[in-house]
Amino acid sequence: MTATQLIEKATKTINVFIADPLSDDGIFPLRQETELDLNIIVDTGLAPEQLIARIADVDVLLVRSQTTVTREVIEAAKNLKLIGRAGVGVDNIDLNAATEHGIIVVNAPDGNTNSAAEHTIAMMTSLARFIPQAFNTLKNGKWDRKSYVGVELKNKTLGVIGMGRIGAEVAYRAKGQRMDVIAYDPFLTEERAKELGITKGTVDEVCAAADFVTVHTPLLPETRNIINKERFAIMKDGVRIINCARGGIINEDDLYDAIVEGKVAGAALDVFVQEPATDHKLLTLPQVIATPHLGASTVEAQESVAVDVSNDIIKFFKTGTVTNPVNMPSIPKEKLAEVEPFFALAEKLGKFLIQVTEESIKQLNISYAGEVANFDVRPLTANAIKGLLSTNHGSHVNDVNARYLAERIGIQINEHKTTTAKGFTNLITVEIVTETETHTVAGTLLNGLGARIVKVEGFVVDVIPNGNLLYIKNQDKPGSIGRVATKLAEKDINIATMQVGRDQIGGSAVMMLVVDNEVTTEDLIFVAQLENIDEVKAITL
Ligand SMILES: NC(=O)C1=CN([C@@H]2O[C@H](COP(=O)(O)OP(=O)(O)OC[C@H]3O[C@@H](n4cnc5c(N)ncnc54)[C@H](O)[C@@H]3O)[C@@H](O)[C@H]2O)C=CC1
Ligand SMILES: O=C(O)CCC(=O)C(=O)O
Repeated sequence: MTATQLIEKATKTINVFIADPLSDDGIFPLRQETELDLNIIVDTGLAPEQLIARIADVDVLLVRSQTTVTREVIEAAKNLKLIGRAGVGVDNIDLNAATEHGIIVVNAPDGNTNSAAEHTIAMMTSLARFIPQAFNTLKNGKWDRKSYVGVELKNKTLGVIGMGRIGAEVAYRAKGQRMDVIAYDPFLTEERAKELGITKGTVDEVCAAADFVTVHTPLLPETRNIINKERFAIMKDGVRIINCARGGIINEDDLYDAIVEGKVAGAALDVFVQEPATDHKLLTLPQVIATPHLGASTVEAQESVAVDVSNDIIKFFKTGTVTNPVNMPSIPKEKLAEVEPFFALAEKLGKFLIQVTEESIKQLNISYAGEVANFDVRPLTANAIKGLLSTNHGSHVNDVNARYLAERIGIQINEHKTTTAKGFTNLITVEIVTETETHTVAGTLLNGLGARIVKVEGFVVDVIPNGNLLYIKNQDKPGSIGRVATKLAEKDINIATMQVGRDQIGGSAVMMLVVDNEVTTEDLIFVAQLENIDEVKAITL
């Protein structure tokens, strides 16, 4: 986002639409914000078509898990810049559609971890001791002690699929119940497992070893139905299942069958494929206990997640960055600060290159040399792409969708890092490859002097990347420079600075002129017709 775009965002009224019930205390940061002109609209429980009808001038949409933010909603939201999810799972948001439209999605990944872990443990304990069933019987006036003989947790094995924030908290608490824990997570290392005092296994090993299986992954194509009839088959007879993550991670039909067949002793479910799930066949089974997606429903969690997204909304409109992005690289503030000074340079290099070719680009190669190579350069690549796509996409291309848009139009992006910068402290070289051409431009940040273009097509130059440039390829013959200068003077075009470079005496050469006026196509044709001139391009940076 450019400074102008930020100022524009900050000075106009920002419509924040809250579509699901959020903690009042949690959205306090939004209500007390004075620098931004925030117009907070709360309208919950809308049907999809009602939301679509309300969303045209909304800048920020805030949801929990009830509202489904579909592609249709996103496409109707012509002003939408940010979707805030007061919670963890973003499976109710069409992330692809948001990314395509350059809409940033933020969530609140930490705020409800504790509540979800506590709920999981409560569900596991209730399942082991038939607490809901016994309570129901008692409420109905029956003192039944025989039907509800449970099992202890102590010395049982808890199998955890997904050892992220919640999975790890559940494992920690299960250890407190003196359970053994075996877990699978693609990112679980032996060291981390050791640190948590648990065993690391494959999904099958976890399923085979566990007396209780709990899932704590997001709902992704890879995790959908990860617990299915094949996995039930390798579990112990009498295993108990807990799902406080997302409906669909456990195949509901297979779970139903496994309970009816007696393989699974019981299940505790907080989540369902289709919610609300008031009329679900699993709820007809006495071995199933359930809550209506209450994992995060505590005063503390609701306040915490709403505060986190509220703060990210404010941060976004003040600084253009966020703390918890879902659809763009998440880079800590101090890491972002390292590369921020290079943003404009990277964007200008991309902008330069798009103006030297008329062909469609197949490949974008970006090389980072010197100190910059030590940094997280993903935002720089995004800025170079923003520059490259700026002529076609204008302000619609941003950090969120830059890479996506480039890849969608078939541009392959390659990043390369090297510590040697050939005489410069930092050097960013951007190359574009088309069917028949390759063009390169390189730039650096000079200490105290700002950005410079230092190489064009391999020729050494020293140009401030600002304003109107004329990029001329010519043959290194006497009189070429003079003729160009005279021709521009005839057209009343004033030359501010001029740089020349050549590969060898009498060989190929380039001229880079910074001119005070915009250069028209007619002016270009004029210059191109001069003797020994091979190519002329006007570039605006
Ligand atoms: N019931 C409720 O109210 C709540 C439900 N949730 C659900 O719990 C999920 C987990 O939340 P967090 O622990 O905070 O997220 P997290 O992102 O910290 O952890 C998720 C873990 O799942 C792992 N994972 C991803 N693919 C996997 C696979 N194929 N197999 C095994 N592990 C895999 C990841 O590596 C990561 O460690 C959320 O995505 C959300 O859907 C979260 C909060 C409340
Ligand atoms: O209470 C909610 O908003 C649901 C929480 C949840 O499922 C999540 O954070 O992923």
